[in-house]
Amino acid sequence: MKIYIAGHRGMVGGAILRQLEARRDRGDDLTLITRTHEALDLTDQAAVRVFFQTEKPDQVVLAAARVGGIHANNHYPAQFIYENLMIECNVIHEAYAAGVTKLLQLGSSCIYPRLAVQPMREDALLTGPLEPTNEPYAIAKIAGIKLCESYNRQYSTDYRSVMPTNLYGPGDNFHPDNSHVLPALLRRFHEAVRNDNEEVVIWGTGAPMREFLHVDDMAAASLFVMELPEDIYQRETSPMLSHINVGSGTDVTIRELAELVAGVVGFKGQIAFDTTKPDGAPRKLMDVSRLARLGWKSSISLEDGIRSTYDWFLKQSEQGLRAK
Ligand SMILES: NC(=O)C1=CN([C@@H]2O[C@H](COP(=O)(O)OP(=O)(O)OC[C@H]3O[C@@H](n4cnc5c(N)ncnc54)[C@H](OP(=O)(O)O)[C@@H]3O)[C@@H](O)[C@H]2O)C=CC1
Ligand SMILES: C[C@H]1O[C@H](OP(=O)(O)OP(=O)(O)OC[C@H]2O[C@@H](n3cnc4c(=O)[nH]c(N)nc43)[C@H](O)[C@@H]2O)[C@@H](O)[C@@H](O)C1=O
Repeated sequence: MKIYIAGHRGMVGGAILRQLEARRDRGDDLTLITRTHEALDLTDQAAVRVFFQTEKPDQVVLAAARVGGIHANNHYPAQFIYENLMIECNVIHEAYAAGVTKLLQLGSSCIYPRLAVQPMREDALLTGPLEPTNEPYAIAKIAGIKLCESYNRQYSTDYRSVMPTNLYGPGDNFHPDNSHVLPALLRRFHEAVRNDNEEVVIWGTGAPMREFLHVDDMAAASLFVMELPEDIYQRETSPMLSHINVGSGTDVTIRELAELVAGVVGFKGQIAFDTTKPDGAPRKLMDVSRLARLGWKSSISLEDGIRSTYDWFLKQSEQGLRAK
């Protein structure tokens, strides 16, 4: 079985690759294909066509995307919508043209309306206005779901979509401005302790709620969904509502998250809130009962996950491999 993992150097792609390599090393008949962004720009249709016609993988995991937190989404909307649409169109179409039988693509919890009933069920999709801070990215992700569904309907492909909640873990992006909240706070509290600062400023009011899932859980859920027999997958989905939410099923306020991260890092100072920064969606807890009925639940708790991610971050810093 030849599997192409697009985005293998990213946080999720890396976790999926590690789990597939472990299976291969245990004797599974797996050939794993990867390409760096530099070697294959997935927004380049001609290059993607040549790649698929040459490699002809059996299956594809699409974990490559332009990804970022609320600040990045709010400041680079053209790149978020253009690059993600192009990546999805090129990979999904060229996979079909090369005869790829099965594909799994990763969407996002931000596809749901800003004020969707919580927890958000898969059928809340397209029932209301999106969160403005990430609407371009959300539109691209919704298009990804509809691309898979349309190719399945017209060409009888088996292309599946999972919708991750906010993810974190080794390989995350820790950029001070463009990262997501959890890695951003890990880095900020770490630097505050190292510099003996007495205050750490958090963006927004601290009132929004977020659900978090460790990337190793996400990778396991991705492979679980990908390997479901088609009749089982179709039992819980329908041709035009085919995506599956993936989350931990619990959420915390940003203030509670900050207090949790401060505790793990050992920060004893004050936490302040910069309300000139956007809060984004007030809450986006996903209903994960569809995936639970199929037989998968998360296993890494938020506190354990933050601790292990911080350990990884410290090792990277000690080796001078500043986490990106
Ligand atoms: N992180 C999160 O909280 C969440 C992530 N997701 C989704 O999960 C998936 C993976 O996200 P995550 O691992 O966090 O993101 P990362 O940014 O860590 O990884 C994305 C990968 O895609 C690659 N990439 C980006 N653009 C291109 C391109 N044009 N051509 C080739 N490769 C490209 C990047 O390479 P390089 O860095 O070299 O440019 C990187 O390796 C994405 O679809 C994302 O939307 C969904 C919900 C939450
Ligand atoms: C996964 C999801 O991620 C994005 O949505 P988001 O969850 O709103 O993104 P976020 O993690 O950046 O913020 C979560 C909350 O946290 C607050 N917050 C506090 N202090 C920091 C801070 O220092 N950095 C960041 N980034 N946020 C902070 C921030 O103000 C907000 O209230 C989508 O763009 C899209 O990419 C997507 O799909």
